[in-house]
Amino acid sequence: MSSHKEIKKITVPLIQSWKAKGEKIAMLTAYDYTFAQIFDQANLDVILVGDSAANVMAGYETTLPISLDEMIYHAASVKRAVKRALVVADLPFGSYQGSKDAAFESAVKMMKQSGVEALKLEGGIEIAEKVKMLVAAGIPIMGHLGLTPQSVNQFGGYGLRAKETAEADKLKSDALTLEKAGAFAIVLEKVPASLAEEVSKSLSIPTIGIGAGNDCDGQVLVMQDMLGLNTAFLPKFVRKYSNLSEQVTTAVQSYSQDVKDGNFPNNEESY
Ligand SMILES: Nc1nc(=O)c2c([nH]1)NC[C@@H]1CN(c3ccc(C(=O)N[C@@H](CCC(=O)O)C(=O)O)cc3)CN21
Ligand SMILES: CC(C)C(=O)C(=O)O
Ligand SMILES: [Mg+2]
Repeated sequence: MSSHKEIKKITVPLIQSWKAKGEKIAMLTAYDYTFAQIFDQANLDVILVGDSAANVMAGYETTLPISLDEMIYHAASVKRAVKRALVVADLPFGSYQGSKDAAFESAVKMMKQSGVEALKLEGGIEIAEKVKMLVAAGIPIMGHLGLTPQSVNQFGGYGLRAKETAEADKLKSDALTLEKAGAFAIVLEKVPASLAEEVSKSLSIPTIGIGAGNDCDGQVLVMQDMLGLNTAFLPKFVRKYSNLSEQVTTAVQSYSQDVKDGNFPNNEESY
């Protein structure tokens, strides 16, 4: 018996078992070793290496430009830090929408080179056969419906999705199709709370909401948004749990001032 504290690894079947018990799934994004280690030690359930890295790490306007290799770099960095949380990575735009073979190659490359435990793909019926194939290959797949940012050019913006009956009906059928294809969970992004509640009740797999109300089986936010690191992005679904941009500003200003005043380093900080 080890004298070290046992770590209960969060697995795909474990988080799936929580739905029946009403235990919610807490998910945040992370993109690097340092933050992933802190989140893991804070007992967060699931870390998503999101393609929002394109926005918050690389400064692109949309998620479209980030490459599979760039996503693998972020995912591998996160995975090296994590002992407990389930680590899921987004497959980026263009790496799976083409042929089944392309989707397989991208998914296997991400799994082999990053070590993450599951992948997230955007879309419904359009990708159902690929989801089936990847699940058959042993790769747990998380779905993503509603506001799917890789389709922003088709949507014409980041507005609320599925407010009309036709799109709501398609989303409900997409959710059931993904469940049938073997997806282990589905992210619902920026859709009416009543629709997310109905979908959540219709599925046996958990839903994870972002801007999708309080009746999903879990919630996800982008870390920069909830930590108050991102001053530009404040849609109403974000709750700010910290003000890190202000704290970082104060720290950097104090450091600069100390250097300019000759107050850093002092004798104890010197050899
Ligand atoms: N920092 C960050 N947070 C996110 O939640 C996020 C990303 N980046 N990048 C990838 C996607 C894009 N997402 C988005 C983007 C915009 C809105 C949004 O509500 N934008 C406007 C309203 C746009 C409109 O109504 O047309 C807003 O109110 O800020 C929501 C989710 C969610 N994801
Ligand atoms: C917002 C979440 C769900 C995401 O897909 C991302 O961060 O890329
Ligand atoms: Mg994403």
